[in-house]
Amino acid sequence: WTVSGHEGNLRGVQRVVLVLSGKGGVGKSTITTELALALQHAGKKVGILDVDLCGPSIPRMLGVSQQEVHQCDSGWVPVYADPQQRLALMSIGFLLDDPDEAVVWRGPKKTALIGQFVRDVAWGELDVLLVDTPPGTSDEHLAVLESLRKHRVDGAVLVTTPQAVSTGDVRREITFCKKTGVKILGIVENMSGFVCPHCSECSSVFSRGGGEELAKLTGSVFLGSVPLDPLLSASIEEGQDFLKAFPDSATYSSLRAIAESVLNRLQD
Ligand SMILES: Nc1ncnc2c1ncn2[C@@H]1O[C@H](COP(=O)(O)OP(=O)(O)OP(=O)(O)O)[C@@H](O)[C@H]1O
Ligand code: SF4
Repeated sequence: WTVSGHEGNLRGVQRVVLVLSGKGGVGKSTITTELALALQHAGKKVGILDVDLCGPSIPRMLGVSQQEVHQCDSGWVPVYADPQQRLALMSIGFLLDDPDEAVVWRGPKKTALIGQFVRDVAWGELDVLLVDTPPGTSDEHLAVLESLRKHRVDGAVLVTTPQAVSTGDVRREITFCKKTGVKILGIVENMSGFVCPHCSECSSVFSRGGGEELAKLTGSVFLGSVPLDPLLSASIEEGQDFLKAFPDSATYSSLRAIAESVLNRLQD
């Protein structure tokens, strides 16, 4: 694309938070989406920058995948997921003609594109900008960091599942943050137990508590756990706001508590 945004596009953004995961499929994009909604429900103005080149799923999760992005003098105008314009989204998925296109790009092309993309969005005023990164720690992460650093990166939220904790993927993520000087806001354990769709009871399918243990071991903060909840996956599939639809669920309470902890950590 041809837009060249202004370096000042992030000036009105109070806090920038990266969402990282050691490997794919642990629910990083789901947690990013729900965290953004929970922050919005808590009265914050939130943005999501979806730089997951090979699987930009957030437009679908927020039910806005059919929307088109427009340009203004200072860059791309984000898409708003709500009529009050308190949840803004910019996804690399909006700019790719073919979603499979990016898979075959070489590293330097991806890096250049991400750098430009990060600078090119006219966010306006935001309390928090969440950046959904690809899984792992790649050149793309360094490109994101480099482009954001001119502004500031306030921290990272690490998403893991109980099984992934034992594979060492999260530890690599922790090392990445330490090496690049990004503050770890904390660890979220996703798919921690299964909520029965019939009786709402939460049972442990895999071992639980690994995220908390890992947080202790690495001196990180444990932000909370989110169960595997069929109502959450259905909401995500349909692009519905889970928090609005199920305010009495245990998953709702977990997500709101995690958002609260993230806000507290951002004030530390
Ligand atoms: N807590 C949860 N309860 C129910 N379903 C979930 C939960 N977390 C994630 N899922 C489902 O798991 C699938 C994978 O989630 P998601 O796309 O968020 O993973 P990801 O880590 O972002 O993957 P990738 O980085 O590879 O794109 C989705 O279908 C999502 O709906
Ligand atoms: S979790 Fe147990 S009690 Fe609940 S519906 Fe399933 S089998 Fe029945």
